[in-house]
Formats: sequence, C-alpha cells, structure tokens
Amino acid sequence: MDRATALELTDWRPTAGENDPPGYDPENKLTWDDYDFGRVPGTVEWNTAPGEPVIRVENLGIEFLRGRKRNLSLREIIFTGRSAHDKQTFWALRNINFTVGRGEAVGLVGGNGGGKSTLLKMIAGTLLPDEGKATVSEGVAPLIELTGGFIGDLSARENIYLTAGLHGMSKEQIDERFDEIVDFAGPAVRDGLDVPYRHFSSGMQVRLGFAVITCLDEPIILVDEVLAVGDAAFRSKCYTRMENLLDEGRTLFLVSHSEGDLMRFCTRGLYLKGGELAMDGPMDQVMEQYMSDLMGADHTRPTDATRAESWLKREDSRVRNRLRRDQVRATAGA
Ligand SMILES: Nc1ncnc2c1ncn2[C@@H]1O[C@H](COP(=O)(O)OP(=O)(O)OP(=O)(O)O)[C@@H](O)[C@H]1O
Repeated sequence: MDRATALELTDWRPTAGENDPPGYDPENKLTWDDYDFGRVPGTVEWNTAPGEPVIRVENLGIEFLRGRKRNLSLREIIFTGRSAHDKQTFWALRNINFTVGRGEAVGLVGGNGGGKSTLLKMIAGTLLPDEGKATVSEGVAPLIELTGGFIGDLSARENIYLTAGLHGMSKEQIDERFDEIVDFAGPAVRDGLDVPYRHFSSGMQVRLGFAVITCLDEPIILVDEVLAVGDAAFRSKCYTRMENLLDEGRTLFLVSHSEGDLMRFCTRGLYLKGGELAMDGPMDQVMEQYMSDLMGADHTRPTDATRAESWLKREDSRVRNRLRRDQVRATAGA
C-alpha cells in the first residue's frame, strides 16, 4: 500500500500531541517516505553486498522421531526376529525454499506444530537439517526460546557477559552497554542480577533475554513468540526497540500468533502449513490466507479502510519513534 491509496481509503488521521518530537508534522507528513532522515545511523556492519540475500534456504527438510521408542520384549525379539521397533518418523519440514534480503522484516505464520520454531532453529544453526541447507551470511542474534539460551546455574550478570561475549563483544564493550541492558530489562532484573538465572520468573527471563539479544550488533534478529509474555509496559518498550532495529536496517524474522504484531513489523510473510511452505508474499495477504484457512467461513475479511488505517498508524508510529530517537541522540551528542 502507498500513502496516497491509504489516505483515500480511510478517514483516520493522527492528531498532534503535546509530546510530539520536533519536526513531526501530522498534517502534511504522515509516513516514513515523506521525511528526510538522512543516513540511518546504526552499528550494523554488513558483509553482504546490497541486493545479495543474507539468508538462503534451499530444499530444507528435517525429520523427527515420532514418540518414544519402547524396548522390544524378549518374546517380540524371538517371534519377529527384529532387535528394535521400526522407527516411526515424520518430516517436520520439507522442500522449504526462500531467500531473505538485507533489512527485510519477515513474519512466520502457521498453526501449532507447523514447523515455525524448527525453521528458526535451523536458521540460527542450533538444529541441523536432514535435507538441503540454510546458508546465513551474517551474524544472527536469536531469541528463539523463552530462556534465550541462557544457562540456569549462572547468574543473570554472568549470562549477560557470556552471551554478549559469544556474539563477539569485548568485555569493555559489554561494560559500556551493561547498564543499558539492565535498565531495559527493568528493576526486578536489576535486583536479581546475582541470583541464578533459573530462579527468575518466566517474565523476568524474557525481559533479560530480549534486552541482551537486541543489544547485540548482529545484523539478523530472530524472535520466536516472546513478545506475548511480558506485561503491557514492557511490550511497549519492546515494540519501540524493534522499530529502532528495523530502522537501522537489520533483518528480522518474527514468529508470532499475534496478527497485530506481525502486521506492525513485517512486510513479508511466510506461511508454514503441514511442514511445507504454503505461501510467501506480502504480510497482509499471507495473514489473510492463514486466517481464512484457520477460521474458514467465520473469518471476516478486514475492510480496505481497516487495512489502510493500520498501515497509516504503523507508519506514523515509526516516524514518531525515529524522530524521538534522533532527538535523544542529538541531545546526548550536544
Ligand atoms: N526435537 C524434536 N523431536 C521430535 N519432534 C519435534 C522436535 N521438535 C519439534 N518437533 C515436532 O515438530 C513439529 C514442528 O514443531 P515446531 O515447534 O517447529 O512448531 P511451531 O510451528 O513452532 O508450533 P507452535 O506454534 O505450537 O509453537 C511438531 O509436530 C513438533 O512436535
């Protein structure tokens, strides 16, 4: 959708507020493309040339064992002549092909068990495929499990240093960002910095995981269904941070069951159904297909006006956040 179409389709317009950032003009400028932000600042350094894919997934497949194997009884071994049960396996993912470019924001949708988390794990390199390959040409910051891959017996402080260190940050760099990470995670995490991580509540684990992973300088970010866990205030901070990461040109892979989150951040959607890639296209069309498969006749199509309104709101929110961030940077640099 473009600005002119969106403005024609809906009556929604943003209202000016007291706390609007300098430069924000809701009357005439509403969308990202109308503002000249200059060069997007950011710490991301790409090894990949513009236009080259940063993720290339070719004929990817993975086969899992179904259920747990029971040992054969002596009678079964004698009468069947076999020494073990036949392995019952299934393909959790098969024939998956796609590429992702620099700065793309991709939403993964699909029903429970569709293979979304498995795909992210293979992109992150924590699971190896049985067929095909996933080639990733940039560093990846994965938040693909609630625990963020942190170690339960280490304290939160030790986990911050360990995780950031594994992603190539020096001790001095981590020292510099330490307070920013902990401030973002919130006072409960600050109070528990020296407590073993496994004693954290799931909300505190997600806060710390999100704060650390999004503070890394990796160009590719994988986020698996973690935004749903935090409270409303934390979610709002996460949304702003995600917008900032996208503005810096990072590539995002987001798994979520929240239509709002997917539509807010992602421009492209991948729909996994029964372990196969059922659709790859613009996020709103992919969401539409997924919802109509899921809900059948009960699914009410969003009107063009509703879509246009969501699009304008998202653009407006990105603009305000970006101007606010530029203002903070300018004040800090003055
Ligand atoms: N290590 C494993 N061993 C055996 N089966 C597995 C393993 N990991 C995942 N599976 C199975 O693979 C399928 C895909 O799982 P996956 O977690 O990727 O789905 P998902 O789309 O992320 O689901 P949800 O939306 O419920 O999180 C499921 O049937 C799941 O039970």
